[in-house]
Order: sequence, then structure tokens, then C-alpha cells
Amino acid sequence: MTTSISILGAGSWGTALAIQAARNDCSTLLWGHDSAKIKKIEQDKKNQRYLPDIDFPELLHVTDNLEQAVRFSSIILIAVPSHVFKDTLIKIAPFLSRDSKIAWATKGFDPEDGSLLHAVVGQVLGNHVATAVMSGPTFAGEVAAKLPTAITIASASPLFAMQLTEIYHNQYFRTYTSSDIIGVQVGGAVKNVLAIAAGIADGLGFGANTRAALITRGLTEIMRLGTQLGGQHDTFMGLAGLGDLILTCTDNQSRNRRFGLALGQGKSKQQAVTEIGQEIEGVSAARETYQLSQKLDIDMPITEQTYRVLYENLDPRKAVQNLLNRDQKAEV
Ligand SMILES: NC(=O)C1=CN([C@@H]2O[C@H](COP(=O)(O)OP(=O)(O)OC[C@H]3O[C@@H](n4cnc5c(N)ncnc54)[C@H](OP(=O)(O)O)[C@@H]3O)[C@@H](O)[C@H]2O)C=CC1
Ligand SMILES: O=C(CO)COP(=O)(O)O
Repeated sequence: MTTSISILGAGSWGTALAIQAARNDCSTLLWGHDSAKIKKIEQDKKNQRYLPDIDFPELLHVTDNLEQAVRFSSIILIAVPSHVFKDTLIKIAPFLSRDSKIAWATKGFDPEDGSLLHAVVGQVLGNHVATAVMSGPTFAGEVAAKLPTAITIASASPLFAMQLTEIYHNQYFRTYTSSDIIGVQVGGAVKNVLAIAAGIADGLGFGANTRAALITRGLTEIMRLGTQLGGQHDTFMGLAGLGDLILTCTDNQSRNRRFGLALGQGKSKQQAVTEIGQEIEGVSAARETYQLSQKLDIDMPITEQTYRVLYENLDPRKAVQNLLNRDQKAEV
């Protein structure tokens, strides 16, 4: 049975996943890139910045030494933001062993070319390494507070999915396995764009009808892109699709939704980014998703208008008008 895991990325999600593994009797080493912050976490035995109320379990240790972290366990779970995902893989490559397996909980695309992250792993490490992705409706603070949560673990390797299940599953953290690595990643990456759109709509003062319409038509956009990229329809109706879309479009714990709210209330993109002060994956995902939709000729009007607000200075009110002024059409 697996008893150890290395987690790379000491932000809110990496820390919550480390706490959850260690609480489940798994010896856990959490790596962060900033030595001063790691020293403070080590002294405090908690991550004051991201999860201030949560004491670390005994089996959780931290390090700023990447080689030590990678050599600590054959299971490596990456939870850094998507814009440093590839760089992190390049840095860990020399320290990997033949047994190393790579999982990630990052939600997004490679900013260089819009690739899904499994393709980035393939480019950097080759296709022989076992991989898995963890995604679903999972706010870090709620996981750390032991509030009941469910997540999808997708892998082509049933053994690796089972090892991650053994590490993570317990009475308040349910893991479901899947073989649809593509669908799970597309759901997690694109819902962030739609959460920004839902935030904008609420910030402009629109109501529950608008929000529900955005979620539903947003799901259609995720499905159009996701199935074309090779994901399975049912995945988008599950935790990593509809589940995460509902969570982030409706609850203000979502940084992407809060970012959209600020834009809808008239704040600038820079003001909103500064105020939130954490990763807002939907900002880059809006560009990458829009570019993918153009390349593949997929109709994604909410994504397109969100992209134009973020990158072409389109007034959010005009973006809503653009959506509403499109020709009438059949729903499916
Ligand atoms: N928070 C959540 O509830 C969830 C987040 N996710 C996903 O997890 C990923 C990480 O997000 P999250 O933890 O929330 O973000 P946070 O903003 O909470 O933390 C980001 C972390 O990344 C670190 N970081 C920045 N640059 C680098 C680098 N070059 N190398 C290593 N670490 C770096 C930051 O360090 P520093 O503090 O020094 O800036 C910080 O610790 C995202 O893809 C997000 O979508 C998925 C599910 C839930
Ligand atoms: O992915 C998340 C929850 O599943 C976190 O959402 P935000 O990044 O919008 O905060």
C-alpha cells in the first residue's frame, strides 16, 4: 500500500491537498518555491497566508528543496498554477526515478500553445510515465475544514488511480475514478472562464435567471470543445464538469467569480487582479479557450465575449448585448 506523496506548490490548493493526504495517514512532503514562506510555514505548522485556521497534521512536512521533494515519494502531485506547470516539469525531470508517477490538480492550459496539461507532461517527460488528474468542485478552504467534498481522479492507469484513491478517500472526501483524462481537464480549465462571465453578470446587477442561463449555455460550450478534443459527454455532466461549473459560478469563494464581479462593478482588470491577490486561472484560460475555439471552428459565444472584455477592452454591458442580440436558434 502507498504511504507517501510529494506535493509541489504550496498555495491554497497544494496545501489543502497536503493536509488531506497527511490526515489520511499518508506521509506527505509539501514543496514551495519561496524559501522565506516555507520557513514561516514550517515554524507556524500552518499556512497562515492561504489556510490560516488549519493546523498541519503530524505527517505533513514542508521543504523548499525541489530535489528532496521529488525523491521523497514515487507519487508526485503538482498543484502549481498552469502558467508555471511546464517549467515545474522541466525542473523536476532530472530527479525523477523509473517508478515516479505524476498527478496534477492544476486547472488550465499551457499558455504557450493552449495544450492540455497531459500533453505538456508527454512533451517534457515522454509518454511512459503514469499520469493522473484530480479535478472537481473543491474549494481549498472547505477541504481543509473537512466539509464533505467529492473529486474525480482520472487516469489511464487503474493502479495509479487506486493509489491516489487510497491516499485521499475518506468519510468526508469521496474520490471517484475515471479514465477520461481529457474531459476532466477541459471541464476544470473552461469553467474558470464561465465563472468570470457569471461574476460579470452578477456584478452588472443581473439576476438568478441570467446566472442559470450562463451556467447552462456555458456547459454547452464546455461540451462542444471538450467532445471535439476527445472528452466524453458524461464527464461534462459529472463532478469535473457541471459540478465544478456550478460551484465556481455561484459561490464567492471562487476567485474567478469574484474577479468577474469586480469587472461588472466597474473595476479595471488590474485593480481586480490586485484585490484578489491569488491565482485567477480564468484570465489566461479565456484567451486560450477562445483561441482553441477559433482554431477548431467551435461556436463559444460566452467565452468569446469574456475574451473580448478581458483582452479587447470591451465594455461588459456591450458584451451582454452582443450575446443577447445573436439570432434566435434551436436550443440543441
Ligand atoms: N484554491 C482552490 O480552491 C483550488 C485551486 N485549484 C487549482 O490549483 C492551482 C493552484 O492554485 P491555488 O493553489 O489555488 O493558487 P494560490 O493563488 O492559492 O497559490 C498559488 C501558489 O503558486 C505558487 N507559485 C507561483 N509561482 C510559482 C512557481 N514558479 N513555482 C512554484 N510555485 C509557484 C505561489 O507562490 P507564492 O505564494 O510565493 O506566490 C502560491 O504558493 C490552480 O490551477 C487552481 O485552478 C483547483 C481546485 C481548487
Ligand atoms: O477550482 C476551484 C474549485 O473547484 C477554485 O475556483 P477558483 O480558482 O475560481 O477560486
